[in-house]
Amino acid sequence: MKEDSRDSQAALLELHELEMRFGGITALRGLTYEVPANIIQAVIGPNGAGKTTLFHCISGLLRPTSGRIVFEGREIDGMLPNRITRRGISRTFQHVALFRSMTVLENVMLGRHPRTHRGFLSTGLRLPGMRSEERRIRKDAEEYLEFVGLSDARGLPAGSLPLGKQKILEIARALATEPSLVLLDEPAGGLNMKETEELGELIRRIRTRGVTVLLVEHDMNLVMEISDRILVLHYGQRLASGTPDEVKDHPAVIEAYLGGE
Ligand SMILES: Nc1ncnc2c1ncn2[C@@H]1O[C@H](COP(=O)(O)OP(=O)(O)OP(=O)(O)O)[C@@H](O)[C@H]1O
Repeated sequence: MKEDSRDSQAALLELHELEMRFGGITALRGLTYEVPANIIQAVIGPNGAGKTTLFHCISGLLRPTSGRIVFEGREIDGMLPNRITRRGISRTFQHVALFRSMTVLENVMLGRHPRTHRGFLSTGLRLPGMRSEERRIRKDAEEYLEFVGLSDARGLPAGSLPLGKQKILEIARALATEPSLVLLDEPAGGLNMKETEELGELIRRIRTRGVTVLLVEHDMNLVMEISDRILVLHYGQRLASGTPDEVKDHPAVIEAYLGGE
């Protein structure tokens, strides 16, 4: 399989002194970090370390209190989520957020055109040129379903799928926006061992396609197995970072996970 040819060392995402405060709680504390293109970058840390807050800031759901987020050389902090998606960042959520009564295929088609196509799928409204546009979107969506291995379920209501497959569907929908960075928030949560293994394979194939993956995950076996780099957060700060081997033997990480808990 072809490896992407982009310079794997160029920073795709830069966090500069990122700070997020909720009243008296500081969820991110002056976080500075760079994510190179074309890697699987995990973000781990004990509960409340700031991982989801970081994802919310990067995806535009939260405006950081201070600091900067630079993506492909441009500042994106404070941009609305839709604009950030158009710039090339998409995400999944800790708790799946699908249109449960719509089909699997329709959910991915919405990812392809998040703003415009919910209306015409549900009302049947057709404007000139829409039929060929819809055909193109449908074809693209089918390719994404094939990529994630959900083609057989394309006509089923999304809500009828088992949780593991709903999580994969969310990933397909995120990929359908053609991101260069995808944020996966606890994709293995609630999955059994076999589903987790398949998820790991899928995440690797996503990277092979040239999409950088930012992964928040509590399943340490999965994180250690597939990540190129790991950032460890603790109280909103960088505690350690490096390869899985570097991080797992880091005394501060061991202390954070086992010592003070
Ligand atoms: N909307 C909010 N209002 C107030 N405090 C918040 C809010 N969101 C997060 N926090 C606080 O910010 C801190 C970081 O929370 P966050 O959810 O980002 O941690 P996390 O590392 O994702 O935790 P977990 O692993 O449990 O999901 C916590 O102390 C949390 O209580």
